[in-house]
Amino acid sequence: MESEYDQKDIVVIDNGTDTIKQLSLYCIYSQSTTINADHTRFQNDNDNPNNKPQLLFGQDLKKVVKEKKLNVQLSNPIKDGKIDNVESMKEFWQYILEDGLQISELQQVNLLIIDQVKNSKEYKSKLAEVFFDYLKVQSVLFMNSASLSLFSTGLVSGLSIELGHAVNTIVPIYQGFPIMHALEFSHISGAEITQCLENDLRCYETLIDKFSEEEKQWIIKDIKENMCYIASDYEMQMQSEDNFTEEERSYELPDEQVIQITPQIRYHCSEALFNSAIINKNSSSLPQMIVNSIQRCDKELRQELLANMVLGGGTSMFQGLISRLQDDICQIYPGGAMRSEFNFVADFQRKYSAWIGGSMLGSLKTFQSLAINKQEYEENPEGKMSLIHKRTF
Ligand SMILES: Nc1ncnc2c1ncn2[C@@H]1O[C@H](COP(=O)(O)OP(=O)(O)OP(=O)(O)O)[C@@H](O)[C@H]1O
Repeated sequence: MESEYDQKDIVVIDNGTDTIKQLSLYCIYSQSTTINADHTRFQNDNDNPNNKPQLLFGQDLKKVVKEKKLNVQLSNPIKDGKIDNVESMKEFWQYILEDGLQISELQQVNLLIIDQVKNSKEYKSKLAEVFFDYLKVQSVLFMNSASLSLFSTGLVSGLSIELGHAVNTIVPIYQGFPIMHALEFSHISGAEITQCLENDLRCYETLIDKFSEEEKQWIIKDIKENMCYIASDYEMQMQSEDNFTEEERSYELPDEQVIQITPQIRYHCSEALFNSAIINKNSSSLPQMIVNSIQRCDKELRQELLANMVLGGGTSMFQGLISRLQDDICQIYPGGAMRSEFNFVADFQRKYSAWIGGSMLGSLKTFQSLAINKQEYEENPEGKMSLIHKRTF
């Protein structure tokens, strides 16, 4: 039984707001790829007799955008980590499996779907319908991203701190299971930081605005990801002289014009994680959310959580994040806390932590016992919802 299962295709898909990560573990051609979620567009083709919108993804979409030959309209089916347009998403998954991963027999596919910890069972059962009834895959396992992020580092208990594009999620995990009453959640994440940087770069608008909206967004994200840091002392560093070298402070635009990234630009946008007033929002700071989450757990568990705080997601890649979190948590932790009591686990591949954890789980025999297979899903039409309730993690 176990060896038979090893022959089949297991595909791990992490549906992120910014990036969709997909990995085929046992396909003949083993592949892993990421696709920008916002690269999903409807095409109104005048040569199409019915003028029926057609969906384009990935390379096909890039080609159309590059050639600028068609009337294309941006559509992102994932909002705030949740699919809100199942119709376009189901064709997207089909594209991922058939075109991206080159799988011809979808009936052979076993899916591991990485999901936000707070998405409802009703939502998951809507997705299950698409996987079983439309794509007709063999089995599906829904697994929450927080537990998988932790699992990617070899831990099953600890505090999962996932900082993504649209959402930040902080949740304690005990023996693989999220402690839901201690969940902390915020939308001050990668997208808000990019937006803030875009405003900060207004001083260069004549140089940047000549690019298309697509290129502009790429440039701003590139500056954010490569030149913006988290300040250790924000007030002081915002006032400080620019001690960066000419090379460190210069950013070359695609047309070879150069703009200067001053300390005021470099440190400002990422400070939103620590002070939401920077972007005119009213939300708890990231260190406060971490402390709140730990404090909502049993006293006996708190020490273990503090010693195993696992960072994951793209926004956790900011330079300076860990030492700033350590400083701020020391200051606000009730009753005081020593820096040595905290330990952050920050793998260099943490941008893909949930996806890596999913791939690890998919490689284990355990996957088979946890996944819902098509036969049991179809056996009892009345009990589909309760099956999903029992078997999502
Ligand atoms: N080196 C970096 N420094 C700062 N931010 C980064 C870095 N690399 C990626 N990011 C940001 O991380 C975000 C994408 O992260 P991730 O892929 O974890 O999000 P997602 O899974 O698509 O979204 P979500 O989990 O919110 O639905 C983007 O905003 C991206 O700009």
